[in-house]
Amino acid sequence: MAKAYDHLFKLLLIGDSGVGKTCLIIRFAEDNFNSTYISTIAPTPSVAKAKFPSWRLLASVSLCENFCFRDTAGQERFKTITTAYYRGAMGIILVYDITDEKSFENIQNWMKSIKELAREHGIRFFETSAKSSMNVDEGNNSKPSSPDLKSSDKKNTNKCSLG
Ligand SMILES: Nc1nc2c(ncn2[C@@H]2O[C@H](COP(=O)(O)OP(=O)(O)OP(=O)(O)O)[C@@H](O)[C@H]2O)c(=O)[nH]1
Repeated sequence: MAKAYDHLFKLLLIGDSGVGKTCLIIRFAEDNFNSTYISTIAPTPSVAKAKFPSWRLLASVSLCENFCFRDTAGQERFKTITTAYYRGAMGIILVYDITDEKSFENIQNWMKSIKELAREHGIRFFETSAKSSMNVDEGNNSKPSSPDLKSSDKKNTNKCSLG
């Protein structure tokens, strides 16, 4: 059977529980937002496919016809299963979601640490909001760096990654 696409980009969302992974996917794929929190209880096996030729977060996007998302559960007890999904993820970026909420303590220090982490690992960093759509469709054509998933995984940083 003929493939329905020429290029397939596999994107994996990883991050602590409640940081906004599911909402970011839903905003991106369906342009929708729901404030009800239903924790993902296992790495979601279903794959959301969609055509987003205008999405420019990854390199070669003009050639890209399909993005394939896999949501994961952020709860610690699912960590072993989730890490099995790292294989096959293509590149990584660092995302700080829920930026419309300004009430976090020490937000400036957080930002500094996150930016340092991104610099340290040579990965791109975006501040997003699934609620307001901020930066969800933004980005540029620069090529993302290869992921260093093992070392980034050792750090317990409170953010959502799109890898
Ligand atoms: N204000 C605001 N709330 C958000 C945003 N993104 C997500 N939330 C809220 O944060 C909560 C958690 O979002 P989820 O997307 O379910 O978090 P998750 O990372 O998938 O969590 P797990 O499934 O437990 O791993 C929900 O109540 C969302 O409505 C955002 O950009 N702004």
